[in-house]
Amino acid sequence: MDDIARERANSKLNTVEITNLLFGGEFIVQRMGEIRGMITSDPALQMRGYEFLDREDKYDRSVKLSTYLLKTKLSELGINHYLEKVQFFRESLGTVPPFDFTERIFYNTVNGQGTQEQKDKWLPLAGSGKILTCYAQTELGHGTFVRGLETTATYDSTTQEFIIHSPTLTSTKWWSGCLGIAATHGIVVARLITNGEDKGTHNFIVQLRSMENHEPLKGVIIGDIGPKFGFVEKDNGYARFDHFRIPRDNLLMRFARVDPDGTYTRRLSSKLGYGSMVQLRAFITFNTFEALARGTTIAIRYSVVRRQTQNRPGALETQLLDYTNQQFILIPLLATTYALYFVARRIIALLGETQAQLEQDNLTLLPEMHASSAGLKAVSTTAVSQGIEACRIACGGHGYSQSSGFPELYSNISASMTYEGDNNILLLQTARYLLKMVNELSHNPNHPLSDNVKYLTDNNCIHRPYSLIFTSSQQQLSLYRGMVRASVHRAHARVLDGEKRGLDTFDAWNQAAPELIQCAEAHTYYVIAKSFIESLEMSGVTNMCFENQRIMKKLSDIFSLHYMLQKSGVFIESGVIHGSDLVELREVLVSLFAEIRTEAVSLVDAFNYPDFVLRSVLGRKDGDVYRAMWDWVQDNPRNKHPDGVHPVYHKYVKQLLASKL
Ligand SMILES: CCCCC/C=C\C/C=C\C/C=C\C/C=C\C/C=C/C(=O)SCCNC(=O)CCNC(=O)[C@H](O)C(C)(C)COP(=O)(O)OP(=O)(O)OC[C@H]1O[C@@H](n2cnc3c(N)ncnc32)[C@H](O)[C@@H]1OP(=O)(O)O
Ligand SMILES: Cc1cc2nc3c(=O)[nH]c(=O)nc-3n(C[C@H](O)[C@H](O)[C@H](O)COP(=O)(O)OP(=O)(O)OC[C@H]3O[C@@H](n4cnc5c(N)ncnc54)[C@H](O)[C@@H]3O)c2cc1C
Repeated sequence: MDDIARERANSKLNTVEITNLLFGGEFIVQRMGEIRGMITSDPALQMRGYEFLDREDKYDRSVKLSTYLLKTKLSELGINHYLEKVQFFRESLGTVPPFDFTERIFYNTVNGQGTQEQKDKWLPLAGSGKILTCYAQTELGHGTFVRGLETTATYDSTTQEFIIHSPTLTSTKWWSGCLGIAATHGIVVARLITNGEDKGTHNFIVQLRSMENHEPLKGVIIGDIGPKFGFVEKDNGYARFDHFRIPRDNLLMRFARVDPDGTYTRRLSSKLGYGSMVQLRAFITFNTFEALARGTTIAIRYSVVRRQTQNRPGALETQLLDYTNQQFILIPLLATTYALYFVARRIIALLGETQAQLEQDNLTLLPEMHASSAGLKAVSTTAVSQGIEACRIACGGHGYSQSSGFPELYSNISASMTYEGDNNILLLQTARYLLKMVNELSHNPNHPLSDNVKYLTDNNCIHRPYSLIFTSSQQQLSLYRGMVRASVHRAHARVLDGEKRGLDTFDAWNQAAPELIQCAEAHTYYVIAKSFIESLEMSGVTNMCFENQRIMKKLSDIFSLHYMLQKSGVFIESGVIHGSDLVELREVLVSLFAEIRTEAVSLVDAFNYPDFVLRSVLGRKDGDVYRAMWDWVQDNPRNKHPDGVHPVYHKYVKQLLASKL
């Protein structure tokens, strides 16, 4: 039996049960499998040789296939459900679709910010691909500071139109995906000016290109911003507007409207205009689960196939995963993947509750939703970007080849630390919420608190437990509560200290940024650890077999304890553990890693990525990695010159070699 088969044979887990839990049940998993069958049986959708294409050829291929899917294939196969379409689209293209995410941002923005009339008009067009869309908020000069955007939308009551204009170079829209080449329409975020008054940024639907010949409309200048760190083929673009007119009812008017005479009214909060960012941040957390699931699948499968160094005479070389250093890297990442899955479910559920409240004009959950989604987006994208890079390094030299799948996976996910809000900025938003709670409590000790910040009034968690049991979930949560509570108070004290020293509000806040970011990160890790622990009690988990439940608990322990070890300084500074406890903490982790070691392959198998989706020679399900690497390099055009001689020889090298020294 080969190594990977033996790993599976030795596993006691019921992998199918875990897959069903992760993807919403047996029926959905079966349907996912059917869709995968449809993709693999279509010769037009094969990815072979893809990595050797250049940017233009990759873009051409992805647009060609997307058009084929949208116009022919999906309807032919009866794939109408949105999530099935998304799966088919992503898995068949094998790369970032040319029209998908950003189109969805347009769709969600109209859905969240538009009136019923506007939804009736625009959603069927955007949802069917009859118009191709983008979300153009960021400008050359401003991304983070949304209130500083410069594009103007000035209302002209004589024609009942808005005039969209880019008054400066820095007001040029920049970065929007799909804007560079494909989009016919976009959400353009611009300052609304009516009756001479600037009402701040609002969302407008702007047609960018002709529906007849796709030329940019007069008054719109559009282009592609060029190759990037990742998202190689994506047409992130720029746009400038020269007094470009759009109808009045292209302002999304659910929460803010302009009447024909120019009268402006706003309902509820100005922050509702930021709704699509909040929504996407929640979904990005789920996306990070998927990305790390891919990374750990590749690295863990490879780590049982790859043997390196004969450590005992006559014995086989050791499997990489038997090295404790390899376990210290990969097993916490495996635990993090599961942790992110559970917390993503929760934040998406909270999003649903917030949206349902909003239907009743109730904004109670909005501050918590904003703070939690911002923190989770920041923590999850940073953890996963760093985690995927760690997986790549754990695969040695072969991890660096495009054939491993890591370069594309890493370069794309690393962008998520920036898009939808730079991660430091988002953590500062979470910190702002936490400090606001501390201030509220100082005025009213009975101020209502959401479950996730109840630690602020919990006096039981502030000391080290007399008898410390690291594997007790309740103790883990108590240690986290004490640590986060102390971190939040430290950040608060630092801001107050600045104010006492005569600093103005900005300087007092700015000099406290390291503490603020630290407390927001700590709070978010607490939220993730808590959600993992609480999820162990939910029916999806408690219905699983004993062994699956046992291993889920171990993964939850690893997630909580590994962060505790990494940030032990903060836990010690907060007084909830002592430096002398770290020896035991490390020992507990090492023994947990040993337990997970034997189940690691099954735990990644449960993510259910077939080879054609994973696109990694190292992560192959059958473990036949060296054969796959050999086959992959045979597709390299550089190796296809019949005489084995590359044309550069005849162009340059021949002369060099012929020249006398
Ligand atoms: C079902 C379909 C799903 C489809 C999607 C599926 C999967 C998605 C997965 C992956 C996506 C993959 C690829 C996508 C690729 C790229 C897309 C990228 C798009 C973009 O990047 S769009 C541009 C995004 N830009 C930003 O995020 C900008 C960041 N800046 C900001 O958010 C804000 O300006 C700021 C930094 C938060 C500051 O705002 P400001 O107005 O200055 O506010 P403050 O003064 O700091 O605070 C005032 C007050 O307001 C509260 N606040 C702030 N923001 C919000 C908010 N969003 N919601 C609610 N409340 C908010 C803040 O808390 C303060 O409250 P106080 O009570 O304290 O006063
Ligand atoms: C792949 C990709 C796709 C994108 N897609 C889109 C899209 O479809 N539509 C769209 O509109 N935008 C898009 N963007 C833009 C993205 O949303 C912005 O780049 C992002 O919001 C960060 O803004 P910025 O670039 O202005 O960074 P900056 O704000 O210039 O940040 C630079 C650095 O300064 C720090 N900083 C900035 N302000 C502060 C502050 N107030 N306090 C403390 N530190 C600060 C940040 O932490 C960061 O480290 C995309 C970006 C990428 C990379």
